[in-house]
Amino acid sequence: MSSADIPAVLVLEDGSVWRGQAYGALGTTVGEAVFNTGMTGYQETLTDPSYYGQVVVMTAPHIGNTGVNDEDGESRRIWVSGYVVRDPARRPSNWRSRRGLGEELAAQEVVGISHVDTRSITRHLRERGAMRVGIFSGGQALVRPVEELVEEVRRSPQMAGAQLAEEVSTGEAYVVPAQGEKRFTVASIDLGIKSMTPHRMAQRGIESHVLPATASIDDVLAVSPDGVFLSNGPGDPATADAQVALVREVLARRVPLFGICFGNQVLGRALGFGTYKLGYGHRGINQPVLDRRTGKVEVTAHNHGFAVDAPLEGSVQAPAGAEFGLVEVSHVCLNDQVVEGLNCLDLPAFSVQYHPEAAAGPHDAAYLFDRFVEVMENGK
Ligand SMILES: NC(=O)CC[C@H](N)C(=O)O
Repeated sequence: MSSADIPAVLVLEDGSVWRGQAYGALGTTVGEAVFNTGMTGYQETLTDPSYYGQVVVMTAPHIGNTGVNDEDGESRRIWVSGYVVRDPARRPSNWRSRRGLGEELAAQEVVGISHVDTRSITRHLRERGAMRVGIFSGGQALVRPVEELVEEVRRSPQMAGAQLAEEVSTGEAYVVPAQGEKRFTVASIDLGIKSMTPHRMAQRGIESHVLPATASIDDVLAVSPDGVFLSNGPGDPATADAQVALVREVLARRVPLFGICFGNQVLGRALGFGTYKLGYGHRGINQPVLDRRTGKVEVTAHNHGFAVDAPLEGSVQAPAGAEFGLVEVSHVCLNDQVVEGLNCLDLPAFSVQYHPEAAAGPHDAAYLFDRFVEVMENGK
């Protein structure tokens, strides 16, 4: 059955309402409403585990044009809690397309809504901040009073304080082999890892041992790593106490460490900085970031709602203690001066808040994987 022409309603926790058509699965879903401004890359977005617990509003009006293929998934399933689009493709067209996006959402039981003005929802969230949302489709969109739907949204969990990395992480360790000659072994902590990341490492001769989010320092040392990688992931970094403790153990042993996104926040916390929730976050594939060490501007892919609270100017003593040495903010977002990278001056550790793996997104930041290789080479 096609969900077109079946009514659906989107309700924000502040009581605002958008009426549209059901898209994907029919039913009810709640989550944190966030907007993504990318015009492409919807398949990578949907399958990025960092979006777990979030209802993603695609700002750009035409979504689904190139269908869904068998290559671009960043994990084995869709993780978003709900999906909001304006004008879904009626007929996908691409040589790799295997099925339509609406069909895929329905098959994976993801409730969505279409034919709502996603640019006006984006402006609303930009002005008022990310907030909880519900999508209600089918007959209930017509008969249930809006006040009741708003109440249901207000009873749903908040993103602040949500501990989600363990829920999306692999249960079992697995290995992604190096392509060509193996040069390094890396323990990759899966906090919600995207498959492109071990792939980018594999291209550089790195064999990745992907370990569950609950890995202990003994699990990490058991693979005799040349380096440790901390992945992206969903939820509030303030809840990641176990991973913060693990990172301190890694730093104490001076094992080279590289973190992305949630990994940047975990490294920041391990060094003693706080994290905080941004008003509406950064999600898209064209965010300008300044590399303060080189003065170069990169256009980068982002997906974060939290950030590290560290001083922008100069290098500072890590608040966690003298043993962590000096730290500098290496990268800054030019739109809002949010911290986008950390660099330890006395330890072989660095991280970025954005996505050098570029899935989807521009490849400007690929040099960070080369920097990880260099740091491991120096450590050998
Ligand atoms: N992509 C990520 O790793 C996101 C990290 C964290 N959940 C945030 O929203 O900031």
